[in-house]
Amino acid sequence: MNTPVNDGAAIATGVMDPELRSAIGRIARVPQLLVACDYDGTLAPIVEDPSTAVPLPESVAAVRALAALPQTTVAVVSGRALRDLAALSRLPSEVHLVGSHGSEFDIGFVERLSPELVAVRQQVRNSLREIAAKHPGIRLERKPASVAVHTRGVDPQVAAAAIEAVRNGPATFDGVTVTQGKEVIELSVVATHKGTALDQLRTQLASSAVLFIGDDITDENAFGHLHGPDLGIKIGPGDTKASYRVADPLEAARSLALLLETRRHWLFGERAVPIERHSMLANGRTVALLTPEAKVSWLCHPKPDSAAIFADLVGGSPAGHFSVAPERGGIPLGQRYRSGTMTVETRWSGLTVTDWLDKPARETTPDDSPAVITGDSTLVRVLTGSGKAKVEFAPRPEFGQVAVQLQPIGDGLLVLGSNEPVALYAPGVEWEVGNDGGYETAKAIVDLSAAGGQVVLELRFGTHSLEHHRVPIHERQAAAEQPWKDWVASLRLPSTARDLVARSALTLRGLCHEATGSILAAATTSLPEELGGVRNWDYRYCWLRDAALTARALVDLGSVEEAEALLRWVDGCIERTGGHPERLHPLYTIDGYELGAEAVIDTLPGYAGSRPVRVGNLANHQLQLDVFGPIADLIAAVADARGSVRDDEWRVLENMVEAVRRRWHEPDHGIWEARLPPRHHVFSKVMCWMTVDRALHVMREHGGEDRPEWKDLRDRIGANVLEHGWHSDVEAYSVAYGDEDMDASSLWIGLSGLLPGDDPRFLSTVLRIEADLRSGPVVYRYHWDDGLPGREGGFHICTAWLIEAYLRTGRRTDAEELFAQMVLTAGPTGLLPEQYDPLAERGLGNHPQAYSHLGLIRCALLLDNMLKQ
Ligand SMILES: O=P(O)(O)OC[C@H]1O[C@H](O[C@H]2O[C@H](CO)[C@@H](O)[C@H](O)[C@H]2O)[C@H](O)[C@@H](O)[C@@H]1O
Repeated sequence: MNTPVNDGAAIATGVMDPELRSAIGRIARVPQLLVACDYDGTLAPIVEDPSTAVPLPESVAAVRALAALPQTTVAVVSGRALRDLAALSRLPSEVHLVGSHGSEFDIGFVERLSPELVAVRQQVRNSLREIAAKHPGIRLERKPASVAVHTRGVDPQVAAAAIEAVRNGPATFDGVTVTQGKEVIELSVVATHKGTALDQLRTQLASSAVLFIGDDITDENAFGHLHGPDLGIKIGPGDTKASYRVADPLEAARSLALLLETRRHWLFGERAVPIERHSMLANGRTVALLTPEAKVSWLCHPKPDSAAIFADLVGGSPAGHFSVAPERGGIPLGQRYRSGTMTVETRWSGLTVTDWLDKPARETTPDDSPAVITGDSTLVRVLTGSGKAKVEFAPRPEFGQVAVQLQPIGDGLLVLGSNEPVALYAPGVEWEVGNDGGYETAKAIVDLSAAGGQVVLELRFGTHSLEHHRVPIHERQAAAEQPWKDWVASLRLPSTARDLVARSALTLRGLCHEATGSILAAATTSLPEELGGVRNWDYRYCWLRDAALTARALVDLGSVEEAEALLRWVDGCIERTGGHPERLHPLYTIDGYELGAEAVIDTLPGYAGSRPVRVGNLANHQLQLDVFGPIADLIAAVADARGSVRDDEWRVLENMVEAVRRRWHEPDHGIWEARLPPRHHVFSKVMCWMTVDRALHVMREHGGEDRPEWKDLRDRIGANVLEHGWHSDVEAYSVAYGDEDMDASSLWIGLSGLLPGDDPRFLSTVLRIEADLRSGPVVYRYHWDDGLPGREGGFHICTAWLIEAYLRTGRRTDAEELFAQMVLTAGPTGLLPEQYDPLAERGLGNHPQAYSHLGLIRCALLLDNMLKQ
């Protein structure tokens, strides 16, 4: 997408060409970047005596810093002999030096010249010495495979005569290649050029794109080999194949500095908003995240497990966002959910932004009049107040991997370039659309006083309709909020942390996908478990375990409809196994199908530079035998709450027991999905026991036929795990049979009811886990080597398990204290990501995470004695 340059007769200095600026911005964001620079006339200004050409300090600083960045390689490709280049440039070893116009990649080059070539080189040297002796001022520069004849500073007539003698003499020798440079002619016995050198580097380094800067005729070979996302910058005047031009080496240094700054930000993240400070919008169809400054930084379309249209959260502003802020700037006074709803208000003095995700119009129109079709979902943003607001709309469909146009039309903008139609309806707003290399952004200043105190922006998904919505906005807001309010009002909330429990319940409900019954494990992908680390996973799917635990928490609060919908969805998944429930995968797409391959979106730098950003999840192919337990437990809870069992629930329950019967004795990958060989995990075995135990409960309490073989199966599994899961050295139930490492999930030996609260083995396990894995307000999952680099934060759900274990073992004060600490880690609007780093005191991992919220709900209910322990 480079644009051709004019012949640079007049090159303005100082202000950088905006086209070049955005081209640098684009290339700064490629996964593997090769920065290649010429030396003389580029890093080092041209001087009369070649032996005194030293690089500009600004260039050295930029080149050194770029070379130190990850995923970035810097090379200097020069016509000089490699030895001279190293001596003059004094660049560190991280910078690759290539000499002799691309012939000399290393010092051993001279020894590799054949005797024939050495002979030709000698002939050339002899002949040139004679010519130089006859032409005063001519300087010869000897190189391993060539000789450069310099004419700079020489009387023009003498120079011309010397060049003629060279061209008619040694330049005609067999095997000699002639290269013309700036007041230099070079005779070489090796025919290569900078273009082929660049190709070689590109291949060796698997570069995604190359930036090349040069000034000389010889650099045109390099420019000629650039293609695709590459970028060529020519220094100074003259014909060129490069797409951009700067005036001199100092401007080249400025370009390198800009590249450095942009890439550094891209790689390490620009001022990342703490994860837990994000609020979630939801409408039962999709979810979105909002920063505390009312920037929509995450939204996937058309489903929450589809590609993102706004991925600022893991890619910075180039990955797409929708921002509203006062024109004068400033930090918001605050952000809050409207009570009992999923509507978020962000307030500044003179400006309030009210955000919610609306359902299609036909569902929200109160009467039977035909409604305007507004597609799948609408993100509604209502700006109220008296001041001026600046709005920036930068949709980037497909995680920013496709170009996007914004077409102003009628009362809004059409988003062109995405698979699905998207339109921004914004009557009265005058947009200025700018283009950054194929990616358009619309900006507007909205004067709220002039607009009567309110402006409504509607981002409509699944439609290009820009028709006016007939239902007044306040009615639509009320219609969107009422179902949430009614639902919360129907819950049995504890007095302990009542508001936070209500928010947690709403969050879990927001993670439910109404059309299918599936439940997301979290709203995001790749929020890191370690800042800057690689433990970044995609949680936008439905895990059988997480979803069942989520639905169970809602049943405990008095809402069974989510569990009923989920169990129907599970029934569908089982049906698709063709009679093999033991082959159920740990997770599925929202629609209940297998995930595609796990992949990395390497154009996204990740949250705070935490790469890779992944989509899909390899855990999909693991064997996790614990998943049947939470489902059976959920059926038992639903049956108890409702007093009956539906046919599909019996079917699911029978299948869960059958799956356990067929496979409980096998090793598996376990709850934490470590990418390691299978083990006999204590948690998995306990969950297999729990599956059959809960099935027996349902049978006993809700009129099922007697199944003595189930009782036998349960007792066999129980005896097995009680015997083999115990590790006598550590005096606790450990992570896996025969393994002495501790794991918080082993608390379930007691939490499941397999061991009573006063059993010494459970008491001892709790003490051991507390000693090994608790750190202040959090409990880590484990400290065993899971084969991945880096570390992670404490897991909120593990903290919740320890709180429950404290309660079961009679340590109520400890439970209350740890719960109080856990509550304090929530973000300002009450949301919790997966983890918490007790040292940095900040949240980590995907957000909001169902596990964390369901753990908080369960603990609050237990502390209020509203649940059986
Ligand atoms: O590819 P480069 O790194 O640009 O090297 C090309 C030639 O550069 C040197 O000569 C040029 O720079 C000298 C110092 O400023 C100047 O005096 C001369 O007129 C220029 O042609 C170097 O001496 C040559 O060996 C390189 O081939």
